[in-house]
Amino acid sequence: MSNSKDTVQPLLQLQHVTISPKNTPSRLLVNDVSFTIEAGKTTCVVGESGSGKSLTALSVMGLLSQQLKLNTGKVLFNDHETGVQDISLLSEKALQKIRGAKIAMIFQEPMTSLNPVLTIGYQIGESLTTHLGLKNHALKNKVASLLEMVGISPSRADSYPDELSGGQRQRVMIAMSIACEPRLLIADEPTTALDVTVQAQILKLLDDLKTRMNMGMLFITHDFGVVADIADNVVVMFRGEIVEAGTKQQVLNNPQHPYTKALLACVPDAEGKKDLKPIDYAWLPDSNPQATGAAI
Ligand SMILES: Nc1ncnc2c1ncn2[C@@H]1O[C@H](COP(=O)(O)OP(=O)(O)OP(=O)(O)O)[C@@H](O)[C@H]1O
Repeated sequence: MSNSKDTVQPLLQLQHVTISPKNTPSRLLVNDVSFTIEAGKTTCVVGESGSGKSLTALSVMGLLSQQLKLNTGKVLFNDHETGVQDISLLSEKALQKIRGAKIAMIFQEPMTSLNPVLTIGYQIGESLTTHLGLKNHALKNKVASLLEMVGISPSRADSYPDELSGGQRQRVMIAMSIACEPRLLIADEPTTALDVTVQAQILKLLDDLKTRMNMGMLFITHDFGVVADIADNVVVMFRGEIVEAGTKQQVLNNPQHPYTKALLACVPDAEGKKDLKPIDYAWLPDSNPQATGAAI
């Protein structure tokens, strides 16, 4: 642990993170992954299905499933109060204090994360009570201001999730995630289930909040169109490894790796059409597309 100021140290540093099943440690689902996230900046982790994006994000939250293990590596989080610490070494109890309060996560499908029998106001308020001890009027006012911040009328606080549209539900999830003003927001394909117009609105909302709250954002996507919209930095993953990383400009305008070039060929054009030619895996030593289990 050190007391370095966060102006010097990045908000988050993943250093040589390796994840594998506990019963087969030699099967590296995430292999030697290192990257950093700065406060107020978005790092997009991009790659096809199964490339290890979600496992990487879950390892930051300390939420890997029981069967998996972070074998090696460090997850260095720069917290105002404690300085830089390796949060992969913390106990579950210590992690619970960080989750929601300092690092928050939003998922792809809000309906599976929201409780259908509790009002959205109650659900947004839960972490405010748990982490900040807010109650009564103070709680109600904070919930109302969070709803306003994400573009939902505070009069909807007593609505249940199934009374809202998909886009509104995702806005509720965002309100829940930013409630305690986390320093880092992890978003795992938060707009994939939404139509294009709503997707654009949600991306803009996240981007605005990131700037306003000076949050770092780890944004997982398989879509380079989304990367073009919101990334500052880009990490490209394939089969659990980083094949390319750089600023958005570097990666989008001058991709170096054949896999990045192939993914970029799948970006929709102005009319939303995609070039659906299959990815060319000729650069792989075994060059067998079946072996990747890949699907865009
Ligand atoms: N509990 C688990 N046990 C064994 N293997 C797992 C487990 N969870 C994930 N995996 C495997 O780890 C690899 C990476 O999974 P991960 O969910 O990180 O991929 P992803 O890039 O996020 O894909 P998607 O975009 O489809 O969510 C996949 O091959 C997946 O099958």
